[in-house]
Amino acid sequence: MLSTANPTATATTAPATPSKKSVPAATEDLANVPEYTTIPILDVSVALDAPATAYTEHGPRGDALRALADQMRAACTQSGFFLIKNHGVPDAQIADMVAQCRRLFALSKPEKDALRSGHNRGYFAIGEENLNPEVQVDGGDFKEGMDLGADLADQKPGEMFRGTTPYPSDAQVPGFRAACGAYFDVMSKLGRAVMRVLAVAMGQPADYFDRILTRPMTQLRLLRYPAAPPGMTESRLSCAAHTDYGGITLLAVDSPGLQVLVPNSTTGTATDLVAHPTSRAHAPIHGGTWMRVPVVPGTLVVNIADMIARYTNRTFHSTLHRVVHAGVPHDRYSIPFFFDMDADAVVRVLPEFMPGGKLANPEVKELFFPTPIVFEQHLQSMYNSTYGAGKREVATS
Ligand SMILES: O=C(O)CCC(=O)C(=O)O
Ligand SMILES: [Fe+2]
Repeated sequence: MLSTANPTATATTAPATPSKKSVPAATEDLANVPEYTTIPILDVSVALDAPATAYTEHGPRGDALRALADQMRAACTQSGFFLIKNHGVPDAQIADMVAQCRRLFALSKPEKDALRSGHNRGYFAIGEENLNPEVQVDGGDFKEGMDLGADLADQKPGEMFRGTTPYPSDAQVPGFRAACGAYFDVMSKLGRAVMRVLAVAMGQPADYFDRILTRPMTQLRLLRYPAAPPGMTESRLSCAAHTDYGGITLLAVDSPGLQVLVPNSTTGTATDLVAHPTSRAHAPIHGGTWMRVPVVPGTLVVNIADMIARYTNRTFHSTLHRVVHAGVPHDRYSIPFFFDMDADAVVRVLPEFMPGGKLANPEVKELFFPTPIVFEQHLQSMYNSTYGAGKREVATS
């Protein structure tokens, strides 16, 4: 279902709802940080079916696409987090995926354990992933999950990160595999569309990413945060502070809980940050303020990840985020879709974002990433640190 709403891209902000408190009082009150009421909301309808050539065309569509790219650049330099509306994914399809999550996680422990793969696909239990191991020292994230990858028929021998996904049978979770497959397809298409806008926001041709999206490292993740978890402190959170690793994340949530470290523009210091070294390397330069992301019906949350921060030398933020699902008597479900580049993509700072470059943040004087990185190196090092070395092998089949 494509949206027929306003064909011109417009950015609005989320409706203001008063925050309960303006300052986090104590570590046990981490849930009550201010609400991020100014999170940009981008109408992406014009981009859904636009070919790369449309971004340079004269006329209303070209103008709307370029305006959308400008809004995305503003959002990426503000916090790296924004909401998208008129994104073409039907509300009913998202609701059905949440229902699939409920049924999946309601399986018995032995049934869920049978969905483990020994690599980075399949089921993982509460506490097995720790997204901030140096800070979150009282156990791993208070969530369980299931990772699903594309079923690639052309898997190359020895290729990393692409193991087969173990699925529950249709008798166990009716329609699960078909629903996930359909969701995967629709989110992949949306991911490509958003990456085109992002390329233009980065001052590049709209098809700039095409050459590193030949076998993108897409991963669909289903998450359940149990009801009434223990009191939250930074040493034990629902999902610890982290950045995402690749290109963009398209996130559907059923309820609040997500918080982002909105960068301070010119004050504060990086020492405010509570994160492990790799995340710190992408963290806001002047520190930040934790804020709750509002749940706005009909929108998806989008955030940009570490490789985009690298291309832009941290002018675009790969922002620290976390989940605090506390004091709530019901489960929380969320469905991130990680739309990442090819494993062998080489990522280096673009000339426009070198210190002093025409799109660079003028406050940034340092070249943070002097050497290029191959995306899979980064992915492997993040998996090693967040699952504990050896606990989750890379996939080769
Ligand atoms: O559950 C959420 O809202 C966010 C999850 C997340 O950040 C992640 O899985 O990377
Ligand atoms: Fe994340």
